[in-house]
Amino acid sequence: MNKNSEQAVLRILDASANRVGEGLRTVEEWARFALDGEALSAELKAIRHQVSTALAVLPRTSLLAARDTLGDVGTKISQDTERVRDSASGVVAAGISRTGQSLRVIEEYLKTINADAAATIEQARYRFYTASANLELLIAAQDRQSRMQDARLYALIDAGTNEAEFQATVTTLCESGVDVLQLRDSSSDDRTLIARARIGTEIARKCSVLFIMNDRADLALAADCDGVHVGQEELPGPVARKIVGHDRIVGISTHSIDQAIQAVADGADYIGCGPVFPSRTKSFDEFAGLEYVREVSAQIQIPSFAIGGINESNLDQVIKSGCCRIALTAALRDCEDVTATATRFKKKLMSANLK
Ligand SMILES: Cc1ncc(COP(=O)(O)OP(=O)(O)O)c(N)n1
Ligand SMILES: Cc1nc(C(=O)O)sc1CCOP(=O)(O)O
Ligand SMILES: [Mg+2]
Repeated sequence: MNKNSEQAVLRILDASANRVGEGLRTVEEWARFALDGEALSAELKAIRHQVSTALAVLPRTSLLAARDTLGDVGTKISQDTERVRDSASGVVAAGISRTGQSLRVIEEYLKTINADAAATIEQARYRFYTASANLELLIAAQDRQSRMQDARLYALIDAGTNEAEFQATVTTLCESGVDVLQLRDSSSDDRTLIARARIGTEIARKCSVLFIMNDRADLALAADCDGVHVGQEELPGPVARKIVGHDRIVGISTHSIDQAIQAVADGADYIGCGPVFPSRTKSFDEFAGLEYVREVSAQIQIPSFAIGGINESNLDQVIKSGCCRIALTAALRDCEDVTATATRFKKKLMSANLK
């Protein structure tokens, strides 16, 4: 290699080493301070040290001598996308991307100087891919949990008569302030259910609405839904959890305070509490009623959704019983104007001074 090329390689390595350090730190700080991810931040720190050790084969003085920040034409090139980050997870995503790219750049140019050091960087790069994937999964899991915590309005929908109708239903509900959607349909075949679950999840995700699959943990996982809802006669909570994992949500139906306490012990992320009133969607012989809603509001800490025959005329009674989260089918399915109705429900639930 001639002198000019050698200088250029050192300049690239110097700039990329700085970028990797900055990128790894950006990602590591989020793992440490936002996620309290002890193992993950330790792994990111270890990767940072592995990279520094590999780069120690380059004399620091020659890297510094090659540095010419003022003469770097790249410092004046800044994309609009680099100037604005719409969220902290956008910062992390940018840090992940910058780190991966810079590790690859170092690996390639280092091959011209020291093949062993380049091989160490390659190992660090693969290690980083695994760590950053785990980090992104942890971020997604925490985001689901916090959205479930903030959720007020939960709508149960069926698969519709065709895909276009289902898409339109999901889109309207997502745009009307519904926080969680559940695909609940016992008459459709598995192929229809999985196709609808995939479409529903995709639309809901774009609107930051959670999409839950009723009864079927296998389909929830296969369709990448946010979670699954199981009843007292279906998969036990821990089994549903085993299938969908800790990154997704598990909801459990409860009809008594003992069942609610058990659901919490079984690791439910939220519970359904009902039936509160007679329902047009499902028939019941017994009703847990408002008394049960009161018990849950007083004793259960995880998000609890009152369900069963709730409509605009009886919503106040639910709120007065201490509950600001409801799950509905008929009140949104059979109304004249879904957007107006959902908006009214949501407004009332949000203005209830309850947690
Ligand atoms: C939010 C929510 N709560 C309760 C139920 C009812 O579940 P389950 O008792 O399993 O009855 P089916 O829905 O399976 O008929 C629910 N689906 N969602
Ligand atoms: C599916 C379901 N489960 C209930 C329970 O109490 O566990 S009540 C119910 C029906 C919910 O629909 P609607 O709002 O039309 O009554
Ligand atoms: Mg069920």
